[in-house]
Amino acid sequence: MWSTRCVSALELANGRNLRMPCPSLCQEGMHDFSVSSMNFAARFLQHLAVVRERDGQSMLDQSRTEKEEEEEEWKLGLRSCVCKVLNHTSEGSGHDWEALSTARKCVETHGKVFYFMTGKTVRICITDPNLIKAVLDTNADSYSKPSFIHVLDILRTGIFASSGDVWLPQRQLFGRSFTSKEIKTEISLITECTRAALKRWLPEIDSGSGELSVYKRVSELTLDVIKALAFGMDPPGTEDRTSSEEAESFNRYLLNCRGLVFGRPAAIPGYRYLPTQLNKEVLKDQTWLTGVIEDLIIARSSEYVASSSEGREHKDILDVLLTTTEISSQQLRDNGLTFLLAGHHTTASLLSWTMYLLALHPLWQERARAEVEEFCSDGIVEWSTLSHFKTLTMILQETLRLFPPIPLLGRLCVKENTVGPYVIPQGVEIMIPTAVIHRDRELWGDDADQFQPMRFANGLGKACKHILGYIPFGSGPRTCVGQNLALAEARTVLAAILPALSWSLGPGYLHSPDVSLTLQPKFDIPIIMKRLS
Ligand code: HEM
Repeated sequence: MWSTRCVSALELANGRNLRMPCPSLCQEGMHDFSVSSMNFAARFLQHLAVVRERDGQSMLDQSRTEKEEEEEEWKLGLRSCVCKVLNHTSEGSGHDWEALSTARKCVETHGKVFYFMTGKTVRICITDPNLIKAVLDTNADSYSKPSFIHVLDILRTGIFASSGDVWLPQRQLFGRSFTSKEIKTEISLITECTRAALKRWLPEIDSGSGELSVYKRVSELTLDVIKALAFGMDPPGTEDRTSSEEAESFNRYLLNCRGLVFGRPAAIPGYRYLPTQLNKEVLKDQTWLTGVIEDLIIARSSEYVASSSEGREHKDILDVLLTTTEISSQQLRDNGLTFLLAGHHTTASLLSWTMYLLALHPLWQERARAEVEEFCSDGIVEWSTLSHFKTLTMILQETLRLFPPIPLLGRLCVKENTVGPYVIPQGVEIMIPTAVIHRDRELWGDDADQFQPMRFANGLGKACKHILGYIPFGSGPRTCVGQNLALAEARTVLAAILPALSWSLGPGYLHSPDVSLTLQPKFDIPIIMKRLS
């Protein structure tokens, strides 16, 4: 069993040595772990092995002592920062959830910088905004994406999961997509997809209790939107098939991959290559989703043969992918899946949690509806209308704070560098728990856990004490390329829904935010909808 106790006093002394209390069973106090010659993690593990052998404990077969039991508890606690979910009702929870509470407890107990281990990987958790700036921004060249992202095989060489020289040309290629000019032309497509979705939802709303599983329905909608915007597909009509199969497959795939990274299989070397049920399911979804993107690519390629792409008025992501010579065919496919996934899963999370919060806060729901009706009385949302939606924008910003769709950012240190007082050795992973930082009372005040959209009334700068205390879209060179689209889409979708429906939380709701790549409601969000028009 590997030791995984958190240690608060992470001291990196004299530039080259990592000095800290030994988290193993040895009671010898502080140790120096030289990082000059060897990978830090390997060195660290070597030390653990020596200590255990000396104490007569084989690394493979140990009878667990009370202390080890305690350490195992910690391990579970730390895993839960990432993936464990205990269900409890929303009553009295103040929007908090178990995994978040555990992560916050770690920070309270061990400080804003502490380390832990998952299997052989040493991970340093950082919640100090000044240090976050160094990792994500100032020293960005010294970091790549973390090892766990590579379990998402379908994204492997694409812009989200790649690093360094593979990533840079892709960033230059896609950095020009989703500018205001481009999004302007896309608002009507988003409205069209939302209206079709509303029509599909109505029979469900009209029957029985009027309950709708919001996360499921919104995920289908955001997939329809990204397929229309980035891949040129027609918005689905009322009777058409929806994107539910793709949405379910993506969801299952991400949850299964999470199991491979943070679940028990993570501790078994070579687990990925065993013919287990989990691996088979991952492979099945991977193959099926790859088929989806390949069909889209083939359909567009045949359009190119029929007519030149030059004549196309608006170049979408698929055009960019197919007309560039700078990327390989695997990158073409991986980026197709990256945009399909990143373009819908995150926005579905944002919209679902926004609808949840508006269900809990009917006065804010009313204010948002009144604003939409004031600036959009004819029901037509345009790019110019969006800037009038001040209340809606504050509500979305507050939702992104309380329920950041990507609640954990990770980096792998590829070059030793200095972050504040610490020297970070190569090979160590950095974890930045956005959800914890967004609720830090030192940064946000005593009401950090409360839904208070007014905190954003005077802009982001005034809402938080540190600009890096609010990072729903990340920061630095790897910041989200789709953030303008995401915010425009969320406002447009809500502007179409608010005048048509009012809603409250269904009685069966279980508060269960669950982290895969994104933060999603494990048991969906049952919402009771009432028609307004
Ligand atoms: C509410 C919605 C969204 C949120 C909260 C969000 C959040 C993020 C975050 C935090 C990152 C940085 C990850 C890191 O630093 O490790 C990121 C990157 C990225 N996002 Fe988003 N995102 C959203 C919507 C979108 C949309 C709509 C698209 C595309 C249509 C998109 C495409 C991407 C891509 C391609 C990257 C990788 C950029 C790079 O590494 O250079 N995202 N997103």
